[in-house]
Amino acid sequence: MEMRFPEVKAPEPAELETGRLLFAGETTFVKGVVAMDGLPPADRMEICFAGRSNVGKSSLINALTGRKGLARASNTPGRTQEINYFTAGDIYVVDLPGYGFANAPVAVVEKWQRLLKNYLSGRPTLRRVFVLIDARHGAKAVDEEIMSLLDRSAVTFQVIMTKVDKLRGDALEASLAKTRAALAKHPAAFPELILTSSEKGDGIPTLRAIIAGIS
Ligand SMILES: Nc1nc2c(ncn2[C@@H]2O[C@H](COP(=O)(O)OP(=O)(O)OP(=O)(O)O)[C@@H](O)[C@H]2O)c(=O)[nH]1
Ligand SMILES: [Mg+2]
Repeated sequence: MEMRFPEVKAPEPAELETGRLLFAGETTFVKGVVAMDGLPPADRMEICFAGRSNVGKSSLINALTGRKGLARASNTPGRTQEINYFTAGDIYVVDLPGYGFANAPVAVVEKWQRLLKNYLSGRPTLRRVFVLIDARHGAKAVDEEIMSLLDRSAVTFQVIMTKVDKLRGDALEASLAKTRAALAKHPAAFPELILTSSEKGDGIPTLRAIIAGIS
């Protein structure tokens, strides 16, 4: 993937190694948070994964850490209903509930969507939000809404295309072009897309290196 779509500069061997080391150590689950006052102390850098329900946030954390069952992934949209904190080395890696749709009562969904927005706009140690977009579907209105929230909050974000294994050649290029065009409107966005497949492992070493390079 990195070879065919060189918009993210291929990490140097030393950067790949730093990324590998960050996730090679013990990654542990810290806690699931259901309200802003339950967040752990903001005492270290953190990054998070946001995106529509079912886009592959939890699967990506499992791929990064090489531990299949660490973050609960599932075919049922709305699987992750709390802000889940993990440690990797000296940083927090945060798995978020999805937005968009879910198999849960409206009141419950509204509660966690509010929490999600408060978290995304008000966490001082949040250094970068990775917004995941399904390569097959491109950016939807709800993604635009979240990206605009991040613009307003001046929180830097970078888009990760997920499930690239499900698309090929032309279809993938078309989806990428559409997503790049959508990103151009967002001042808080990194212009470069990161292409990943948690299933096949594409882009995972690159993403580890990118995360390790944030400081
Ligand atoms: N083919 C393919 N399937 C994937 C990939 N990543 C995730 N999936 C599948 O997509 C489904 C949803 O994955 P999750 O990781 O649970 O998605 P999520 O974004 O955490 O979902 P919520 O917690 O409900 O918001 C699961 O069935 C995964 O197996 C990928 O790279 N390729
Ligand atoms: Mg999840």
